[in-house]
Amino acid sequence: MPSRMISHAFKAYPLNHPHKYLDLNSIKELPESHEWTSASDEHPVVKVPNVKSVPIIDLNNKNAMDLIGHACKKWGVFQLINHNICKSLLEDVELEGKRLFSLPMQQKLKAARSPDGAAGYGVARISSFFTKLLWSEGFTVIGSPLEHARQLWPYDFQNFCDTIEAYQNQMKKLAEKLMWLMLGSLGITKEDVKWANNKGESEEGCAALQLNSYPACPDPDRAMGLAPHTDSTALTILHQSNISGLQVLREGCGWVTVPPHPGALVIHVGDLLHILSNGLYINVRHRAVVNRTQHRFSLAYLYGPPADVKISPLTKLVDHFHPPLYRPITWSEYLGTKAKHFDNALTSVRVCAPRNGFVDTNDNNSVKVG
Ligand SMILES: O=C(O)CCC(=O)C(=O)O
Ligand SMILES: [Fe+2]
Repeated sequence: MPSRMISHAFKAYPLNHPHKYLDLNSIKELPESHEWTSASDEHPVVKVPNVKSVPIIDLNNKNAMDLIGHACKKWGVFQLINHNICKSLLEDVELEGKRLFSLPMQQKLKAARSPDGAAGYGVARISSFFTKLLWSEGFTVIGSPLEHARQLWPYDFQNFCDTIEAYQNQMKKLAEKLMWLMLGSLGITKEDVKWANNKGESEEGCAALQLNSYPACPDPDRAMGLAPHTDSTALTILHQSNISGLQVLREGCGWVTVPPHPGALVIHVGDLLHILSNGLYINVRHRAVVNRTQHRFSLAYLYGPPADVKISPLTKLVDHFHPPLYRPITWSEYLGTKAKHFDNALTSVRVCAPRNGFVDTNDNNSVKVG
């Protein structure tokens, strides 16, 4: 099964910090280890209506494809309504996630992610790039959740597994639909994408499910739930339930909060769609902030192409005036690159400086590499 291959992507980049498993739910004062200074981020938080809000797109709208394409170019993110994911499934998966994070720490650690693994309970992988710790905990599912669920609930794992699997199935269909709408808006059809036409299992996209928990925080203004990053996916489908915390970076403005909209899912353009679109789509930079009174939960479906096929800027989007900005790379290789270079991962696969309006908005070191 192809998704196993993304679980191997971190083998060469083990992450070892068992001392970081603090039980955030029981801490009454922000420890120095979790104190982030505001100076560590140069962008202000801007308020809607001072800046336009993230677009909300109705999947039933007959112009949905164009609206999606426009949002991907301008924002790299949009909220999706009428997506057809049933409300009770969204509620159930949230309940199961909360049930997991409310287990005692000793129990959660039974399903701890191994240092060189990708699945299981642990701190966000990106935390290794920061000196301060994040106010969050996570649980990653790749393929079947059964093995870890058995460790968490030896006699009561079935409900969790059934709910997660039902959610994965629904998300996969939605992610595929969205990817073709996003690419369709650039004039790309399945015929233009070699791996989408391969028969056999490698035509299947890969995915992981990331459950995030952000306990209420005694000093939220000085803490960080999830540090700024772009997703190493083609696209991400985020279910952020009804508690605010997600912020996206709008170039030239600052951090814009994505307010929870009833029933909406948040769609991020990830690094791989940025590569496929030859820089036309913004891989949105985002972060999660925390709050004083409420425990926030979010669930990210991380979707990408088959892990072992090389992806590169699509031929139809490349010509003499728009040379390919990135060299071919597989998702698996890209995850390794991200684990090593984090924010400079895209620069490290860039072969050509952007020109004629093709911009990598996340790149602070626009060095010509090729
Ligand atoms: O919790 C959120 O709102 C953001 C989560 C996220 O960015 C991620 O899991 O990659
Ligand atoms: Fe993310």
